[in-house]
Formats: sequence, structure tokens, C-alpha cells
Amino acid sequence: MPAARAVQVLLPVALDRALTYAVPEGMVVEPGDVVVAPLGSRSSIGVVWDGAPEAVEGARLKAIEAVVAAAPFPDAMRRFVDWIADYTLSPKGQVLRMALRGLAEEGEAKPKFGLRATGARPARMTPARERALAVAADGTARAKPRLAEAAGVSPSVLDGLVAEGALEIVELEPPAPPPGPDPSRPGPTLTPHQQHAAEALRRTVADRAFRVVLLDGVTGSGKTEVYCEAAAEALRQGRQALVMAPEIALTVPFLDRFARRFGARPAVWHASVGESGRAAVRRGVADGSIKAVVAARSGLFLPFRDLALIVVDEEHDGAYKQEDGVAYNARDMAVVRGRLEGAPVVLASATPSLETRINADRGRYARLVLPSRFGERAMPEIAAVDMRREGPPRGQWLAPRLVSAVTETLAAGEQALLFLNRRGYAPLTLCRRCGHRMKCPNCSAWLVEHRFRASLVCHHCGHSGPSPRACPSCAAEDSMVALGPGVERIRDEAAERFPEARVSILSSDLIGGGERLAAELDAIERGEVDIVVGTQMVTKGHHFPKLTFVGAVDADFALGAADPRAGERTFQTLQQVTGRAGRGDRPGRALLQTFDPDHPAIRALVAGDREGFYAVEAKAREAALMPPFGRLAAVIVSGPDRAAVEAHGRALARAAPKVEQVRVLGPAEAPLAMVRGRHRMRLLAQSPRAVDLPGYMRDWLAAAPPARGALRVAVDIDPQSFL
Ligand SMILES: Nc1ncnc2c1ncn2[C@@H]1O[C@H](COP(=O)(O)OP(=O)(O)OP(=O)(O)O)[C@@H](O)[C@H]1O
Ligand SMILES: [Zn+2]
Repeated sequence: MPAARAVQVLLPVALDRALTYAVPEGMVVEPGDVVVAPLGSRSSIGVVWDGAPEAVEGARLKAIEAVVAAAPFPDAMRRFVDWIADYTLSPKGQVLRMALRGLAEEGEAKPKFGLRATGARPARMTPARERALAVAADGTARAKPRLAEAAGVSPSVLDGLVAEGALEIVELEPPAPPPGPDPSRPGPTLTPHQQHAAEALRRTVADRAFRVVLLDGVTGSGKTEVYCEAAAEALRQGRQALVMAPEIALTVPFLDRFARRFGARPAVWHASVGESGRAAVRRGVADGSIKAVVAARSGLFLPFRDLALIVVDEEHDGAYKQEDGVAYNARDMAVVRGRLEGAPVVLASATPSLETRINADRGRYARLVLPSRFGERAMPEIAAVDMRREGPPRGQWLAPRLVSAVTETLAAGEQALLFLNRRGYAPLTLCRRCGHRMKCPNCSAWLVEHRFRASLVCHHCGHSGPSPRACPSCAAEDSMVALGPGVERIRDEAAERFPEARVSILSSDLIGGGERLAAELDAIERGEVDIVVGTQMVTKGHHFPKLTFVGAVDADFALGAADPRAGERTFQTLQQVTGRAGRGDRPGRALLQTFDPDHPAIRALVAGDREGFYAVEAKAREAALMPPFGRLAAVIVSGPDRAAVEAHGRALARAAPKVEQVRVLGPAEAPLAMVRGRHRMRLLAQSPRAVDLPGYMRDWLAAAPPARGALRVAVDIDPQSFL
């Protein structure tokens, strides 16, 4: 059989390679075309991939069923899918699946039909027919329900007029697309620093070449205004810009800001956009009619027709790392996508990740600095509250110094923010009589009380149940007590201490979707709230002009965890959250409640010594060969049977190829030893930067015994989480 009549097709299933299919007589396909192909007993959508088809006996080859009228996958997209699969050791088909999102509903927008008067009169006239023809007499085509409504007649009257030739069915003009963003509208007057950075970014976009730029500006320095100027350049070229945000909570305020600048909102892409909305975005991005998109990490897989710029806002944010399925870091993959597209990538942050910072220091990335806040505003004054000496009385969580600060803030008519990185009411519920602790039946984790929902919830598997009145172990009545605070409890304490204050709580589980959150954020911005209590959601990007005080209830939340980035995370999170204070015309201050005031991260925050912190952190990581100076890759073995998981972990360790520069640690029981009924063991490979660690991992897994039965082996390159 001639080779030209067979092609490779990649299907969105957990297969690592494309399959060979015959191309039926008369069908023309090229790499990138979206097709339907048989797979087992069903049909699947797929993409014609590159590479020579395998020599398969022609007669046994299954044929492509149809070509789908959808935007093809350009070469850069196919290379992107290949690259991610290769780097993350994921099946190519699984990566393709992410890139096919929104496609099922794509295709041409359905033509809509309407009715128009022909000028002919029906043989028999009725008052209803008169009315319908009177409305239609202006010659415009109207959809049937519109015409029926305007004339006050039933649709069957119109059908009768069509049958008699007095009305004809015509295709309606598709509605004009809403106006796109307009780059010619004037932006704000930039400060000299902002102007310098904006001009550099504008030139970078104008150069139409891949380049990574770190936009490093303190909180409130106007990074958003500056990268909007880069987007403006992309729009002036008639090309496309993608702005990525780590959380949907950030996108809504951004949409309004973008609309103020460009006169129209950008398109939005994330998981909670409905299917038809996603299909529309995908289509518009592919045909080039959508010029600007703000997206969560999955937006990286959109088939842009002519991408001129990628902005990764809050590039340091851990939410860019996807942990399930294909474990990838969207910030890193944005750089890969930019390279494949030949488009510049802007990484923006007030607290760049050490990875990005070192890349900038070593000249791999350019760096633009905004050293001060917009409008001469000072950075907030930060101090530590030593919980060992000046902690709150038993049963309370706000130290006296913090309470006075809130009191003063409220007295001045300003807003206070209390930050605690823990959802729910209390992280632990225990029996006062026998000491029994409420634990998740499926995970090695305590159940977290959520008073709002009146339930005990596992934050790892979602298990939830009512709070028991009697102890499940000793049956003592009313003996269960809540230990430790979550945001709900802090809200209660704030409401109790400040009965006059309007308290609002911002936590991902209390809020119904992005628009609801936007309303809450608006209320805060307008000053209709006095005390905001929130989880890490409040740390990012928000701009509340009246907020002048930030109290971190537990500044040590990340310390102590077995995480090489614990110090960095602490610094970043607290810098971001304290950065919400004093952005309006009054100065801000912040207090950090800590048991470890001498920790380098806390000390750096108090001293305002960001550079010092980066220097110390970089040194420690370099000495320990931790990222970005070394590479890490994790292997997580899991399964329902603990002994089998352990045995497989050991077998994996034995199979690890002995390579001089790679160190393999483990297996060790994961800190989260069980999740969803599966026991977990971890192994970690560590190497210097120069080593191709993904390549090593591939060799390792190939040499290892296969995971049989219910055992699962997951690989996480550049892990962010070590649980
Ligand atoms: N040149 C300017 N003219 C008018 N307003 C400005 C200007 N620059 C910044 N602002 C305003 O200052 C505030 C802070 O700017 P922006 O939110 O862009 O800072 P940021 O650097 O992104 O902060 P963060 O890192 O904390 O999110 C915003 O309300 C913004 O509109
Ligand atoms: Zn659980």
C-alpha cells in the first residue's frame, strides 16, 4: 500500500504515541488536521500528527472516519504537546487531551434563519396575517419568534404565510462580534520608572522574537499597568496576547482594569467557564478574532493563530503547578510555548521565584525593575509579634498588639486584613475525655471543621460528615472540642472583639464562583467592609485603597514543612499579603504573629531586606544542590496495600541506574502517608542542573519492574509539593 495513504493520528487517550490510520480515497489530510478515527469499539477525535506511518499491512489498517471542521493544530502546538509529554514523562495523548478542551463544541457557528416579506399577498387574508405582514413590510429579515412576538401572532400563522409565498426563509446575518480591545485608547500617564519598563516591553514585543523578561516590581508599583503596554503593542500589530493568572479570583478585577484601558474585556479561559463559552474562546483564538485572553494555566494549550506575547502574572505562585495527571508548571511551560511560537514571555512578580531570579541574575532572562510604589506611597512598616512572649490568652488567636492595631485602624476609618492560610473553623477536633481525634477514614489527615457548612471535611479527599455530638470512641456527650484556628474561627473572634465592625471572609470554599467573589472584592474596595479575614486568596494582586493594616495570624504556616522552598514560600506569601496594606493615600503597616521571629524569612520581611533574603536563600540552596542550582524529580508510588507499595518502592530504588551525578533518596513514607485509601511512598532523584534528569527518569522507569494491579507510579519533574 502506498505510504501517502496512511498517516499518524494522536488520540487523547493515555497512549504515548500516535497510531497509524489509512486515509480513505478522496480525503485530504495534513499534519495538524483534526479528525475522527476509530478506537476500539468507538470513535475518537484526534489530530493528524507528524512522522512517518508505521508499515502496517494495508488491509488491517483502520481508516480515518472524518475530518472535523475545526482549526488545525499548527506546527508550534504539536511541538508543544510533544515537548511537555517528553519533559513530564506523560503519555502524549494525555497532553493532547488538555489541548483539545473546548473542541467538542467547536465547528462553525450554526447559521440562523429568519423570515422576510416577499411582497406577494396570500390568497386568503386574516387579521393575524395582516399584522404579521405589516411588521415584515419593512423588508428586514427577523427570526421567527421575534416576528411572531412583534406582530402578536402565533408561529403557525407565519408558517402559513411561508407556505403561501408571502414570507420567505432567508439566512440571517450573524450578529456582529462585540468590539475588541482598542490599543489606541490612551493609557495612564506612567511614572518615569514605569515608562522605562513599558517602553522596553513594547520594544520586546515589536521585535517579534522569543525572549523572557522578568518584570520585577514591588507590590503596588504598577506592574499591571506596565505589562498592559506590552499587550497594547501586540494589539497594535493586530496580533494576540495571553495573560495568565494563577487563580480565577485574580481574573475578574483584571478584566475590569483591562476594559478601562482598552475599552473591552479580554476573553476568559478557565475551568469554570461553561462549555459553550470555552468553545467560543477556542474558536476565536484559532481564527484570530479574539486578540486578548486572560487564562488559568490551561490557557497555555489554546491554539492561538498569531501569538505575540505571553504574560505570566504572579509568576512565583505555586498554583501554576498542576499536580494531578500531567504534572507541569505552567510558568515554565509558558516559556517553552513562547520559544516555540517565537514570542516574548513576561514573568511579573513582586517576589520572583528563586528560579526566575537566578535566571535573570545569570542573564538568561532580561530584568526590568520597578523599585517603588506608584504615587510615592511607602512600603508598609512590618513588625513581628513574638508569640512565645506576647501571645494571646488561651482560646484566642489574636495577640494583644494585633488587637490594638486593628482597633486603631478601625478608629481611623480604615480597613484591616487578617490573614490565615487555613480554611474552615478548626484544623482538629478532639475528645476532651479520651483524646480521640477525628481523622479522615481515607487519608492520613485530620478532619477540618467547617462551621459554615456544619461538617467535618477532609481537605485531601473531600470526605465530609456532620460534627458528632458524642465522641465516636468513648461516647461521652458534648466532649468534642475544636483545636486551633481556621479563618472561620478568626472571623468569629474578630466579630466578638469588634462588634461594630463589618467583617467579611474570603476563602475559596465560602464563595460561589468568580462573580460572587468579584462582588465581595468590590464591596471591600468601596470601603463597605471594615475587617477582611482571608486565606491565601487575599494575598494576591488585589488593590484595596482603604486597607492600611495587615495581621498575619500564623506567619509560620509554611515553616517546619519538609519543603526546600519553605523559607521562600513564607517570604513570598507574607510579602504579598503585607503588600495589600497602604496602597491608597494612607500609609500601611503589618504585624506577623510568629514563634520563630529569628527565621531568615521573617527577619528579612521586618527589615525590608528582600535582596538580603534572596542572597541567603540562594546560598543555602546552592550548597544543598536544590533548585534552581540542582534538579529534583519525585516518584510517588501508591496503592491500597501498604506492603505492596513498600515492596514496589524498594524495587524501584534498586532499579535506579547508577549514574555518578544523580542521587536517589527513598523510598520513604510520604508525609501524607495515605490519600483516598491509597498508601504512599516517595522517592526523590536529585542532580546538578546540567544533568538531563527527565531523561534519567525515563531510563529508570524503563528499567524498573512494571507496577502491577492497583499500584500506581507517578513522576513529578521539578516537584513543588513534597507531601
Ligand atoms: N501610572 C499610573 N497612573 C495611575 N494609576 C496607577 C499608575 N500605576 C499604577 N497605578 C495604580 O496603582 C495601583 C497599583 O498598581 P498595580 O496593581 O498595577 O500594581 P502591581 O505592581 O501589579 O501590584 P501587586 O504586585 O501588589 O499586584 C493600581 O490601582 C493602579 O491602577
Ligand atoms: Zn480524606
